[in-house]
Amino acid sequence: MTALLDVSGLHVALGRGRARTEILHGVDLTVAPGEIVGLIGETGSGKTTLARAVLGLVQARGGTVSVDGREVGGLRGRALRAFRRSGAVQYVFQDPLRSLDPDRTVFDTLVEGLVVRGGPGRGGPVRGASENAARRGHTRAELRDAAHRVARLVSLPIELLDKHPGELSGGQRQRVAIARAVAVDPRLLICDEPVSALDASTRITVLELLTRLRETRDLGVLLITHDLGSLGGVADRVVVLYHGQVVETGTTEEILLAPRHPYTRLLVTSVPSIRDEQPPDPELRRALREEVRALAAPSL
Ligand SMILES: Nc1ncnc2c1ncn2[C@@H]1O[C@H](COP(=O)(O)OP(=O)(O)OP(=O)(O)O)[C@@H](O)[C@H]1O
Repeated sequence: MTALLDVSGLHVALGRGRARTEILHGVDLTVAPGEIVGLIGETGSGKTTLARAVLGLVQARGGTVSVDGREVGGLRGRALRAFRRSGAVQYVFQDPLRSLDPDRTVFDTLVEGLVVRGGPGRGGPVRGASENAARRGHTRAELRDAAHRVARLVSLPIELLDKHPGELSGGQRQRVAIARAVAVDPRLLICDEPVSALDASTRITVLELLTRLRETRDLGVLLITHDLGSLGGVADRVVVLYHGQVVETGTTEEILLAPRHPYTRLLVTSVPSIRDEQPPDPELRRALREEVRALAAPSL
């Protein structure tokens, strides 16, 4: 299957002058349409930097990033803005409270992508964000229909459309963030720790929502997490990033049941659902930690 996201030999360096450091050392990664790929790695391993490179927010020093067959790594200026405005790649943050505008209603948040992109509407009496939308060719009725459609898609009660983010629960806010992202009909969704701030049952419903969206919309999803356990039953494949390098990749089953790299093996010993009733063997964990510690950071 043709990759929707194709990252090949990606090198990214950040910082200025002598403090400039290479963060990603030749990363390869693909996501196919309708596929959920888990990207796992410890803090500082470069997961967010990779996501930012896909969005064109940081420049690559080498390698390529293409979305839907189009090279985006080299886009600049107007071409980059047009790519961002197209909404082909959407980003869902860990903390929806920080990514949602506290002064905007859920309704205005859900239609903001349509407002930015404009449309073929017929004009009509509108207010708030939708006034801008009318100027860009959407009627209020069109926006209301769009907001209702996308709210239904993420099982968000319609009564919540008039509320502000501060009046919602964490799970409801994350649904709003996902709904806002899918409202512009993206091809690829990058979710950066989307459930780490949520309780266990809300986590499951948000992860089920992602699974449903990829099935109904053929959406590709890159799911960034520290928590290997949350990928079981959700991700088709897992890519393990360690010190800016992909050290292991495989189906989720392969990674959970037969991890090869010491860092992946250490992660697997921390997943409660796949170990038996016994607590993890402390000797095994200590040995794996030593092995991981002994791995020098990759040479630059
Ligand atoms: N603007 C920047 N300038 C210099 N170094 C940076 C910059 N942004 C990030 N880094 C460094 O790049 C490395 C990777 O950061 P990144 O945020 O990609 O990691 P991460 O895997 O997403 O971590 P976490 O799981 O904690 O979010 C870190 O060592 C970080 O300090």
